[in-house]
Amino acid sequence: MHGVELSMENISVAYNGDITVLKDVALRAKPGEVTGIIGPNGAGKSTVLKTIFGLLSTKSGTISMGSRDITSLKAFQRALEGVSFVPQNRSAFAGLSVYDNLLLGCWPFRKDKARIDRAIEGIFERFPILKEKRSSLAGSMSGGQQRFLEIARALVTEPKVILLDEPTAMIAPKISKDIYALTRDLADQGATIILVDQNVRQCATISDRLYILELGRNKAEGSREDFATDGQLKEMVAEWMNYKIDV
Ligand SMILES: Nc1ncnc2c1ncn2[C@@H]1O[C@H](COP(=O)(O)OP(=O)(O)OP(=O)(O)O)[C@@H](O)[C@H]1O
Repeated sequence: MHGVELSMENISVAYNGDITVLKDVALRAKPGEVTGIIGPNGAGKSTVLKTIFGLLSTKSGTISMGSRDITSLKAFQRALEGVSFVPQNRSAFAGLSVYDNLLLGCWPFRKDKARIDRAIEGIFERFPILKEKRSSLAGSMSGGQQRFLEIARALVTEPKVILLDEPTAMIAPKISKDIYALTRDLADQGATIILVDQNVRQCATISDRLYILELGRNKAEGSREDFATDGQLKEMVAEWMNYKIDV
């Protein structure tokens, strides 16, 4: 996987034109790294991911992939450029087979049959359970298996930047462990991962760099080591999450 740096500068976003939820947010996510975003409920974490994917328009600011400005691209164009998004809520189509769910992920290159075959074969190699269940309805699988299908569907485009919104919410701890391992693995293979997570402990454990958002603004940022050693950063997280980060 070949990641690319994803950056946001001075990003402001408003819902319905006037309810401002992001104010001058800046973020930089590097290839080969997991960049974690944490913060209280309503801080704007999901909004950041939706904005990067092009689902919300910006009032100001710039979003770039490497040196390329993608701010004005639509979501499907960003998908073609190599951005993938796994939303927080369940998004597998329960009434479609595993194979058809994966096929939907190939929509941006739907006319390229050879690429579709190659992409889905690659997914089946990585996720044998999906190969086994290729003809089963997604809705017949467990919640954990459906989550893997959702992540797999986001991987068919061979993305450079992968946006994960609370991938382990409502998922059993054993499966959550596998999802975090997959997340780390994708970064180690070179992808740029941006992970939003309520589970501060897990997020801090697998992220190389962490951003804290509060009320739609950047509150703090630093490497995992910074958060483990800087008294002020440690306290900030411990204060509202009752958790101290150790490396
Ligand atoms: N469609 C919408 N219309 C109006 N306001 C919205 C909409 N979606 C979210 N908001 C508001 O935007 C703010 C940021 O929401 P967002 O979901 O990005 O936060 P979050 O940090 O991801 O929180 P959570 O952890 O609860 O998911 C909140 O105040 C929320 O109420």
